[in-house]
Amino acid sequence: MPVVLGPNRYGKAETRLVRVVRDGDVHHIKDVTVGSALSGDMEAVHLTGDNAAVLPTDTQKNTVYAFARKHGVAQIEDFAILLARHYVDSQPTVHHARVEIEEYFWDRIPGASGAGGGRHSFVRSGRETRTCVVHHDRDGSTTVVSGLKDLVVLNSTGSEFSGFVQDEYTTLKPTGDRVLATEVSARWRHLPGASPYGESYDEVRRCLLGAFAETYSLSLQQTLYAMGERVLNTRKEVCEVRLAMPNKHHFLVDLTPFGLDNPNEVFYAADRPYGLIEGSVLRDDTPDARFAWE
Ligand SMILES: O=c1[nH]c(=O)c2[nH]c(=O)[nH]c2[nH]1
Repeated sequence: MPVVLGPNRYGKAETRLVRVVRDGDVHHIKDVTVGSALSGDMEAVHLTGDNAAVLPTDTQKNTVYAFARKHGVAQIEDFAILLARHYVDSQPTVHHARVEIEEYFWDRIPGASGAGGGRHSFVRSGRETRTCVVHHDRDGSTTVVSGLKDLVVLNSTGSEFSGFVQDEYTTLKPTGDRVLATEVSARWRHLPGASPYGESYDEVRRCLLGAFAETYSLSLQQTLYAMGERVLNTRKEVCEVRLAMPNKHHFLVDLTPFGLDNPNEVFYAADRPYGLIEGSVLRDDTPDARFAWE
């Protein structure tokens, strides 16, 4: 039976990079993880072991560090675009590059006392992780998807869930006042052309949080749509938002065995299983995504 090579790519996953910018004695840090994946004329390496077309993954790792020194790391999307274009433009055998970056936030440890207070001492932030995936193709097109993950949010009221299907297996009681909590994973696709990625990130995050807090929720699905809709109505550079939101269930504990009432105050925060609500919200004239989400 004939066998052929299917889609393939190769690269260096999870290159850890910390870049320190020294602004006098005030330092700034950028803490990122970079992954690159290249594809193109890679038949020979798979079929015969001829490595002539292969830019080693070790070189890809080195390129990340060299580019961090030469160009700095400002917005992760811009750094990913720089890398992706470099691989395609410098290597005739590379037709397509995918670069993904995660960024972890650090807060300054405040206070002027001590050696590093306020200037070069940091504490890892409890904030979400910022993400991006950039594709660059030999046909010249670049796609940028920005995102965040691990953004944990909770509304202690303003959420109900009722009117759902009741079949012979349904035991869930309708509720008119519940805790709604989730860990938001959001990714948003930029329209072609450069965006102000830093401002865009801050504003999309603000939209997501604002819509979560301000939507009176009849379901997590409704909240998800409201969050995506708020982003698209606010940010012109974004054409599609994809959200994945686990329902972090908070179950009211029955305290009657102890002679106590429980007026929506004491909850068991279950970690599994959890409902997983996923969806995308997009402009009706959104251009074709091509490989953007791959
Ligand atoms: O917001 C919700 N959506 C659901 O689809 C669902 N299903 C469920 O058991 N609880 C909830 N909550």
